[in-house]
Amino acid sequence: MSGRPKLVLASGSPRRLALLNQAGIEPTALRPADVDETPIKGELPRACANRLARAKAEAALKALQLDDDLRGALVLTADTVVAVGRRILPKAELVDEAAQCLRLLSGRNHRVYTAVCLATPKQTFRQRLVESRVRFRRLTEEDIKAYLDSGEWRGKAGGYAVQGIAGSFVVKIVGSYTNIVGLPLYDTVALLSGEGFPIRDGWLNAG
Ligand SMILES: Cc1cn([C@H]2C[C@H](O)[C@@H](COP(=O)(O)OP(=O)(O)OP(=O)(O)O)O2)c(=O)[nH]c1=O
Repeated sequence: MSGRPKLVLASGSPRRLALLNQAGIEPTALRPADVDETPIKGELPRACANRLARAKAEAALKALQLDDDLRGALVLTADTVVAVGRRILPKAELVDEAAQCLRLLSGRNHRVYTAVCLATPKQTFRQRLVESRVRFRRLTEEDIKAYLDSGEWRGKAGGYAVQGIAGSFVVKIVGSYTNIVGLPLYDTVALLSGEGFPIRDGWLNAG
């Protein structure tokens, strides 16, 4: 990989790695960033996503200063927030949180914001925020119970995974699908290309 800039994906999300790989991008290393992801009281969803993606990038860059092999690497982070209006839904860790999310999302529109941040060793930060709109069908109590039993909701923003069983809840998506899964690929590839990261032919003039 001589000449190609090193890239650290500062994420513990296997979905984000899989999406990067789908675009032919193999990070040099994975270094999940350890930040407090609690939204600030009254914070708007897009501000929360932007703030957390940046915080993850700053934490990852700081950690890399101690790593001789990766000190000069680009750092890529992302943060996904699911919201109904101004209300930010939690990243479900408890079954009751997931149940509350699903009942709130049932039969209505919601938005998914993913902020992507690309940081350089010179401490420059380039960021994009992408919004997707999603509409769920009405969920019966049976739907909700079955989904809670699946455990798929664990660790997911809004308590669901569109790439999994919850794909059957979706009646409409406006905007990027990969953005909902956790990484808006078009914008991520554009950010990387802007920093001179080599991109496989055809990926940049995708619509
Ligand atoms: C809405 C939605 C979210 N998600 C996932 C994407 C993210 O992994 C997670 C949102 O939480 P994030 O805090 O954005 O990401 P993370 O904690 O999983 O990983 P890291 O912070 O280390 O990068 O929810 C799905 O997998 N499918 C979906 O449909």
